Amino acid sequence: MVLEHSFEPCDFVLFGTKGDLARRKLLPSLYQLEKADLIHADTRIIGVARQDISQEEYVALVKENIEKFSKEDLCSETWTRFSAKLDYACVDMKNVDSYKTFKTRVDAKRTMVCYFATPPSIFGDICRGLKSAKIIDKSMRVVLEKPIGHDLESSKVINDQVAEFFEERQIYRIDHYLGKETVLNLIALRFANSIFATNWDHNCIDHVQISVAESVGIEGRWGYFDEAGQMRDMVQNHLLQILTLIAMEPPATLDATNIRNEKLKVLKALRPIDASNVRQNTVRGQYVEGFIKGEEVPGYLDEPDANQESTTETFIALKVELDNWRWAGVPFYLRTGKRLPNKTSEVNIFFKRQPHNLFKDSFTQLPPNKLTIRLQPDEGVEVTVMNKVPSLTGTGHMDLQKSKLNLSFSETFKDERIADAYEKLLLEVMMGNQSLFVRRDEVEAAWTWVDGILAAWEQSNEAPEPYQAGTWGPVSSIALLAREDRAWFESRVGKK
Ligand SMILES: NC(=O)C1=CN([C@@H]2O[C@H](COP(=O)(O)OP(=O)(O)OC[C@H]3O[C@@H](n4cnc5c(N)ncnc54)[C@H](OP(=O)(O)O)[C@@H]3O)[C@@H](O)[C@H]2O)C=CC1
Ligand SMILES: O=C1O[C@H](COP(=O)(O)O)[C@@H](O)[C@H](O)[C@H]1O
Repeated sequence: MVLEHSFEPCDFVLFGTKGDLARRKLLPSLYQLEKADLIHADTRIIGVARQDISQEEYVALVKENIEKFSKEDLCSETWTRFSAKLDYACVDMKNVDSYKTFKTRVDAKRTMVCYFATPPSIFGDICRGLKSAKIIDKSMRVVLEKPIGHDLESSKVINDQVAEFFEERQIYRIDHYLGKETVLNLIALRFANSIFATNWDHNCIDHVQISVAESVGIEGRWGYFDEAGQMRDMVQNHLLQILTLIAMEPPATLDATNIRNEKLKVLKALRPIDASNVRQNTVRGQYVEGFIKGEEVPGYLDEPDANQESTTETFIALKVELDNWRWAGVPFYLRTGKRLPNKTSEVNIFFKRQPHNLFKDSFTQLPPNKLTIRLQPDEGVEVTVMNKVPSLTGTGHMDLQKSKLNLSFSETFKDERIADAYEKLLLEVMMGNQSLFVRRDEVEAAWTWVDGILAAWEQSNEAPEPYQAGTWGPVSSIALLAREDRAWFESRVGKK
């Protein structure tokens, strides 16, 4: 593996080390990086939480998490190296005095990377604490978790709080979808292949579908999720980031500024959805009890801690339009939900039909070519083409068949391990490369558009439509496309 950015030792400080995200994702990802020999021998990982536990207790806790959440068995050699890097500091993150003792745990001579795996409401407290203990310097980097705020206004408050202490070049806003191999491959697919580069606009593309389906419900996170809903939890960040990578113009180079500038232009071109067009362009759903892979699951309002009155959406379908030259008249249909039949994320790009059908004997209407980008699982790229069925007949009559050119990542890259998104992003932060992180103006442009929809929903005062768990959402989502003579492509229905 070639590492372009600096690979220097750092003090990696994990605020909220005992939380769900740190335990399930961040610590196992750091361990995997160690296994791949991608953490500098002198780097230290300092977990921070409120509980007063000993160093030994912390190391034992990390080991337990890695054993529980890593996909592979613990490797004793890796663990010996990794555990030697671990340290723990008990800090009451809201209390500035608490940071004085913390200062003695970090080494001022090394780059400090602070990961805020805490609720955003305490990002400002952490910054103030670090400042009061005189720990902040120009080389420091901070990583902020999503969601940044609840709307544009609150995102500005959070960003302002952090900006008081850190420059934008020091701030790494995580959207873990940007660390997914297949999401990154969108850049390679588009800009390294002339067949796509030259056919990627309103002249050739009829419409685009982005589906991010999950079979899980809200996994014991009712309190958080009910405040957020699927719009803030998934669309404002992950789906819009995927959309920007599909729709952006070629950046001049792959550096952070050029990529982010192009993504921002897409976000600014999103046609507003407001009270005047919200009914035509959006569908909201909430799951009721049903079956996922044959197993009965409760409805959203029957989940533990649920408030029976909740009108939070767990499903969204949207028709999105971009007001720019490339995409004029090309709808992007976005769909995401909890408790759908399976976990599948994919992008389907439907090309325009041929202008004239020479094969009426075989197909009254020639199906369009389709490019499917399977983001997860079974990562890969697939092109649907029309092919002649082999036979003795000449041009008098040709039987055609829809066929697939299929690139499966697991078959093509047999010897490569597909790293978890967080592994990639943590490595990028440690190397100081901001390309895969979201800039403040992107977050704000995304919120500006999302806020319009949220306000229109609030104004309409309509409850989300119920859908049975284990189905593809409310029927209105089918109608969203059907009224334009289109249909969702459900390629992987029933796949485990
Ligand atoms: N969990 C997930 O899958 C995802 C989470 N996120 C985001 O990551 C962040 C962390 O989420 P998650 O791990 O689920 O949250 P948890 O509630 O599980 O953990 C939060 C951590 O923050 C600390 N903390 C919370 N409140 C305070 C406080 N007032 N003072 C000091 N410490 C505090 C807790 O410390 P202590 O242990 O001492 O109580 C805990 O370690 C959130 O912003 C969330 O939105 C984003 C994507 C996915
Ligand atoms: O950020 C989030 O993402 C997960 C889905 O991530 P994935 O990598 O498993 O596709 C989602 O379940 C969660 O609600 C949301 O906060």
